[in-house]
Amino acid sequence: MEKGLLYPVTNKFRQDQKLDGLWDFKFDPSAEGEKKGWTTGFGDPIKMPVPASFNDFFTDKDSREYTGDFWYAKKFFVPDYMKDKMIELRFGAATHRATVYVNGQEIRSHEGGFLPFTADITTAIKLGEENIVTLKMNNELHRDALPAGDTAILKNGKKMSKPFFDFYNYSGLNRSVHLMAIPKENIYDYSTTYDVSENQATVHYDVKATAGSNFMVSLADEDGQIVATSEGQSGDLVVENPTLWQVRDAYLYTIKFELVENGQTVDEYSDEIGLRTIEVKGHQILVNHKSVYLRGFGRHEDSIYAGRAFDLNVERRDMNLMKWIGANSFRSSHYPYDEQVYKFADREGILIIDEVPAVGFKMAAASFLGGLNQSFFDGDWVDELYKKHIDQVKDMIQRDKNHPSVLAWSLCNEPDTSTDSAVPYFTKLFNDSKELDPEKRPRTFTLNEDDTFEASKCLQFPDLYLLNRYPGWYHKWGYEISDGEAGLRAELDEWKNSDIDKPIVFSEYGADTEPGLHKLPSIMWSEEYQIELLDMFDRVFDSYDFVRGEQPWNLADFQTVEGNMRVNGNKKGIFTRDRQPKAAAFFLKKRWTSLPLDY
Ligand SMILES: CCCN1C[C@@H](O)[C@H](O)[C@@H](C(=O)O)C1
Repeated sequence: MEKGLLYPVTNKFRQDQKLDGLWDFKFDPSAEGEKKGWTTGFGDPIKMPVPASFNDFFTDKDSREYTGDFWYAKKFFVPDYMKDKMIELRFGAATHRATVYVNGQEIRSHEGGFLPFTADITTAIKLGEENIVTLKMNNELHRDALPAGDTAILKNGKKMSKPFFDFYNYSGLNRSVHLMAIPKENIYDYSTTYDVSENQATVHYDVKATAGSNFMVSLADEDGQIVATSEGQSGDLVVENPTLWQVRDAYLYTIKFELVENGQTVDEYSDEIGLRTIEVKGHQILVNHKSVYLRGFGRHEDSIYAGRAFDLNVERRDMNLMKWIGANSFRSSHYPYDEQVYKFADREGILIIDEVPAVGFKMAAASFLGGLNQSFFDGDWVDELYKKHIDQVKDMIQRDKNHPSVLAWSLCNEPDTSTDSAVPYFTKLFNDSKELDPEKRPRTFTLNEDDTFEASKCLQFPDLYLLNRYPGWYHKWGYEISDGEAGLRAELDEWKNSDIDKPIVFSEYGADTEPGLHKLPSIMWSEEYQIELLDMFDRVFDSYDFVRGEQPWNLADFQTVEGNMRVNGNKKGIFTRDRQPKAAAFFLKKRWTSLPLDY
C-alpha cells in the first residue's frame, strides 16, 4: 500500500512538473536490459509519447502485440534551489509493473497498472545537473495478478497475452509522470466525512503529515470566501447555509491544510471537495438523504492512437456526451481511471462506481477469451492474487476517497461467486476492506449471468447489487429475445420474493452494433436491434421498484483482443469509438432526460 497518493500540486512550498512528451523506448524480449546497462539509458531508442499505450503506434503486429519486458528513459534537470526539498517521481500508471532507476540506481518496483505510485529520488539525483530516469516495465498477464490472464509462448518463441477479460491489453506509461519537489516534512494524506442538512453542513477532517501535528485548516467557497476554519490534526468545519454537492448540480469548496512549525507554515495542501452524504437504505441509494436513480454507463479508458492513455480531449467529449444524454453516473470498468476523470465528475456532479482491476476471476464469459474451465478460486494462485488484490483496493480507496463523485467501490468485476471456494476469498476481502473508506461508502462487485440469485454463494457481501445480464445478446438473442425477457423477469421475481433488502443496479447489458447497419424489421448487429434490446430492458426495469439504476454496456465502442466474436473490438457502444452517436443514443436521451432525478 502506498503511503500517500495526494494529487500533485504547485504552491508556495511545492512544485509539480509533468514529464510528458517523448521518452526513449525499447523492447527487451530477452529481458537482458539490466545486464546491458540500460538502467542509465540505451542506444537506438524509439521516441515514444507519454502518456500513451505503445501498441497502436506500430505498423507491425509483433510490436503491437508485444508481451514481455520493455524500457522507457527520460533525462530531466533538478535545479539547485530544490536542494532543501524531497524530490519524488510520481507515475500515474505504469501498466502492468515497473522497476524505477535514477542515474542507474534502483529506486523501487511497483505492481499494478492502473494506480499511481511515487519514488523518492532525493538521494539519487544530482542537483544543478541533468539526471536520467529509466523504467524496466512488463505487461505480461498472470492468474495471480490483476487483471487476470495468461501469457502464452508461441512456437516461434514470442510471448502472447491471453486476457481473461474483454479489453485490449494496452500497455505502457498510460498516465502522466510528475517530477515533484515537496518539503521534507510534508502533508501526505487527508480525509473528510460529512453531515449535511438544509441549513448546515459539517466537514469532519483528518490530516496526516510526516512530522508535527500543528495544522491550520480553512474552507473557502467558490468565490474564495472563507466559510469555516479549524486547527489540529482532526476537527470539524461547520458551514452555515451550505451549497451542497448534488447529482448533476455540483458545488465545490476548497479545503486548505497548513502544516505549522514554530509558528511558521512549512507545507500547504489544498483540494476541492463537495459537501454531500452517500447512503444505502433498503432499496434506495441516497445522496444528501434523497433517493437517486442511476442512469449512465460502463466505460473504458480507450481511444484511437494512444490506447488506454488518459486523454483530456476524450474525457471532455465523454463528459459532454454523458451530460447530453442525461446520464448521472458511470462505473470505472474495469479499473480505476486517471484522477483527472474523477475531478471532471466532481465538477459535473456525476457519480462514479470506482472499480479495482480485479477482472477475469472466472471462466471467461465470452468463449473467445482464453478463460478457465474450473473455479477460479480453487487455483493455486489465489494466495498471491489476494495480496495484490487487497493492495490495489487499498490504493484505490486511498487515492479516490476524497472525491464527492465516488458513490461506491466495486471490488471485482464478475468473479466466480457460485462455488464454495469463492466464499472464504470474499469473506476476507470484505473484512479487510471494511475500514478503508472513512465515509463507509457501499462496497460491491458485479454479478455475471451465471451468478444468479439462485446460484451465487456470495450475495451476503455486497451493500448493493450490480447485475451484468445479456439476454438478447449472449443468449436468447434475435427473435428469441422474448424468452430473454421472460428469463430476466423470472430472476427478478426471485429477488423480489426474497428477503433481500438492497438496491439492484444493472451495470451491464447491451448488443454489439455496427454503426450504419439498418434493417427493418431488425436483425442483430443493426442499430434497430440495439434499441429493441434496450427497450426490452427498460420495460423490465420499470416493473421492479428495487431496480435503482441502469448502466448499459458501453458508453463507446472499444478495442479488444482479436477474435471471431469481435469486429475490430467491442461494438456495444452507444457511441462509436470516435464518439459519434448510434441511433440508441437518441433513444436513451429521450428516456433519461424525461426521468426525474430521483426516479
Ligand atoms: C459476460 C461478461 C460481462 N461483460 C464484461 C465486459 O468486460 C465485456 O466487454 C462484455 C461484453 O462481452 O461485451 C461482457
